[in-house]
Amino acid sequence: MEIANEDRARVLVQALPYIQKYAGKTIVVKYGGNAMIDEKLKDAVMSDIVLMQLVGIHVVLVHGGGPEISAMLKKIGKESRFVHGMRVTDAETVDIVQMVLAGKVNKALVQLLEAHSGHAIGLCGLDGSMLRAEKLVSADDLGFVGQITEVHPEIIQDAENNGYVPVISTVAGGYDGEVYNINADVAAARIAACLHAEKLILMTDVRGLLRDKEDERTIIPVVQVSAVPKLKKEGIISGGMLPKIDCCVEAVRRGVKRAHIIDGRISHSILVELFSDEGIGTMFY
Ligand SMILES: Nc1ncnc2c1ncn2[C@@H]1O[C@H](COP(=O)(O)OP(=O)(O)O)[C@@H](O)[C@H]1O
Ligand SMILES: CC(=O)N[C@@H](CCC(=O)OP(=O)(O)O)C(=O)O
Repeated sequence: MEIANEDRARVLVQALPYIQKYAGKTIVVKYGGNAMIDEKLKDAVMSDIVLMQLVGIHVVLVHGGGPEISAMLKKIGKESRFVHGMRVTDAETVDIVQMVLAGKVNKALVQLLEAHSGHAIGLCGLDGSMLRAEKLVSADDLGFVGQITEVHPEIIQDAENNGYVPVISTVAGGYDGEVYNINADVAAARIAACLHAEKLILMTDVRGLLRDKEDERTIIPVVQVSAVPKLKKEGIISGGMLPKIDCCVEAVRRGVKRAHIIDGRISHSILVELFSDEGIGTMFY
């Protein structure tokens, strides 16, 4: 399809006030879901991140990798089990989690960002003691699943001050010398709060928060965090969406200006959210 010159110009003109608004601000992106598996979508996300960096945004990329961990566990004959969206993590599993997230997925993302002419550095929660955790206590014993107790952002800021996009995988160090597995949405929310981020963007595989989860047309575009308990009571938020919403609420309550759940299946969804009047997905304030 041929794009008229005036349409090209309109998109750029529309982006200008947003570029001015976000330059110098911190935006934390949690990258996961389909956007991490599909090669075309992956390329689109990487170029979005590079563009954000180029226009002066302090972008921090926190990544997931649940499907890759499950695939590796399957290779060694281990089935994955989740309780309320958290992987039950025994000693062997936490080794695999660290290998897959901090070794394979993290380095592949850094390589891709560099290939897109960005500057990226791979970090995990152990580097510079960025994430400290203790065992998450819950009704079911989840093993080495951690609850973040401290975030030390200095290593993230050092990376940024030296011109690198920090790419972060979510394993954390315990006070007992163990490594803990942290859900990536949860870690992204805590990192965003600690950095006083302008925005937290969680990418997922649905359009956003839906009034009817079977019907993508029923998207709720804006949610005030104080309205979330009512939405939960009404049963509108359930399943995998529950921890995601809790992360958005926690981030906003801890001072992040806006949290967004956006559709990672849509190419360049980050750019549409940031730089257009339309926005995309569900915004929490
Ligand atoms: N109100 C809702 N709106 C959207 N999705 C919902 C809602 N309630 C439950 N869900 C479920 O939450 C899922 C998203 O969570 P999850 O699969 O854990 O995401 P991710 O793998 O990206 O972390 C959706 O696929 C959907 O099945
Ligand atoms: C405790 C816990 O469940 N940790 C996650 C960490 C990775 C993650 O969160 O990846 P996604 O964002 O792709 O789901 C896991 O082991 O799968």
